[in-house]
Amino acid sequence: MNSLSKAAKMSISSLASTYGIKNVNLLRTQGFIDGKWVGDSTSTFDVTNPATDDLLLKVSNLTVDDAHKAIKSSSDAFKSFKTTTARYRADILNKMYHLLMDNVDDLAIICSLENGKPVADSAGEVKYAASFYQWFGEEAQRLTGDVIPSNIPSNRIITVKQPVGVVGILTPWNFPLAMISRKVGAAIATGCTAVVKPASETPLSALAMAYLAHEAGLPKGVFNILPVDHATTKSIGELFCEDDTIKKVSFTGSTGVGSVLMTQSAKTLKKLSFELGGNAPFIVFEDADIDKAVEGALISKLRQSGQTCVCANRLYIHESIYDEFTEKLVAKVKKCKLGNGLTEGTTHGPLVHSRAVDKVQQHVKDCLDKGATLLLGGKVRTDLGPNFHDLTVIGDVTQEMAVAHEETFGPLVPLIKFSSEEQVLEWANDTEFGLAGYFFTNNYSRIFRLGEQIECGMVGINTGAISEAAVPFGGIKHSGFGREGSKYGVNDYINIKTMVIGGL
Ligand SMILES: NC(=O)c1ccc[n+]([C@@H]2O[C@H](COP(=O)([O-])OP(=O)(O)OC[C@H]3O[C@@H](n4cnc5c(N)ncnc54)[C@H](O)[C@@H]3O)[C@@H](O)[C@H]2O)c1
Ligand SMILES: O=CCCC(=O)O
Repeated sequence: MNSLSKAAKMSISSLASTYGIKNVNLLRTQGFIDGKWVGDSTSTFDVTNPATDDLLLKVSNLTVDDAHKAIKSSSDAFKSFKTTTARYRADILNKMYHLLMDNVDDLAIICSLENGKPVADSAGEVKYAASFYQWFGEEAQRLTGDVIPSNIPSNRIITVKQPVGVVGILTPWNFPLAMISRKVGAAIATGCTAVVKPASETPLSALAMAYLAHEAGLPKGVFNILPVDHATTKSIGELFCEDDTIKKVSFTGSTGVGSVLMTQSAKTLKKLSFELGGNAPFIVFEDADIDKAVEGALISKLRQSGQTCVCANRLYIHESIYDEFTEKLVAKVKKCKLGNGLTEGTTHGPLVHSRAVDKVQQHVKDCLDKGATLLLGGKVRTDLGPNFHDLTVIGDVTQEMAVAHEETFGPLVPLIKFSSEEQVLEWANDTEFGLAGYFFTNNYSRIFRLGEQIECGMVGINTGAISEAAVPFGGIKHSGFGREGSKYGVNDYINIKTMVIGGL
């Protein structure tokens, strides 16, 4: 085990005292392999605060060689972990739930520092992350098989659910705690072991969680964390897909990277689950409760400044209520406060990096060049920091503009008028993506009609907030496959084995 240099220890204690992080053990700058903190200060990468671009900590940049060690450790651990009882795994998951809840404030500060989101949102994320450990602790005890009647009188058919083995997990920066716990919770529940590569922007939250997993008594090798820089990321992705010891890869991120990972997995015929990009339609019908729809739009479109895979991307408003909805929405957005996530009163933080700001600007420009009307915002806000963009509302957007077809992943609210259910359904489904969709109506036949016809994995009806541990989370079309959370979330981590007993 490499111990920390004096300089690294000093940077940790200075960060903790600057931001009031009480449990300094949560701040880690090394990777976690085989139950040990590994990596030294000779090869590191910078973790910065997107609100300021200030350096937070230098984190060890692990190597492909380290990844091989993590896979070996995970494979060794699997031999005994797969034989543990559901009760044992449930107890550990329950301890992880309580440890996350006991450390909400510190984890929220760490998350806001590296991700930029307002600290209240980060605290919400910590609780959301913890809820997956709680949920999967409960699911662990319900992995029951079947006894199936055979058509051969002397035979009996029995199925058992067995863990798939070592799992490779690749997670994004927008939910640095919850995306890991939604996957790792299911892995632990089923008796799998995991090697996790967190996003290079947000390794600190992941490392804090590894520390808590260790505290919860998770055996060595069950949960390994590999922090790596952007340049090394591709090789780790390749290794996860091409190494036969890894039996499953779970990825949350862009559709482009998902497609690369799928190609790389062809030779090993890897079990995959992908949660990818979206282009969620948000429809408000003439019979909707407009105030509730405005509230829903604010949550769904601007949660985490628009950087959520289930964020509404294009808002379709019935022509008869368009003016009222627009006026109320603009008034609500004006009350939001853009700023540093750690400043009191901030409701919306920066974007993750300058490329994300550029993407919002491209969509704003495309809308305005093609004749849309700027109703609020529209500008890059360098006065607030390097990665800020105004919360922006644009009216008179049409289906011909880029934002109707590409995910912005930022704080742009484009408003498109429609006149009939048939027309808006066609527009809503005119996309290769199918993660989330939303609509507001008080017509009960429409709820079922549209709920069934809209092409996406998850539909919010009269609500803009759909996420919780009980929800089967995932998409269709180019938004990926597999379901996370819910009673289905364990399915991708198990193999069903059939035993046919004859001669009875
Ligand atoms: N579904 C989601 O929750 C989610 C989250 C973040 C981003 N996204 C999508 O991604 C777009 C932009 O975000 P981004 O550029 O950070 O996404 P991205 O796909 O480039 O990155 C997401 C994660 O994948 C990793 N990654 C990147 N290239 C990889 C490779 N070759 N092999 C293995 N892992 C790799 C990154 O390190 C990161 O951890 C958004 O428009 C959105 O569609 C989706
Ligand atoms: O951005 C991806 C996941 C967001 C959520 O779980 O609500």
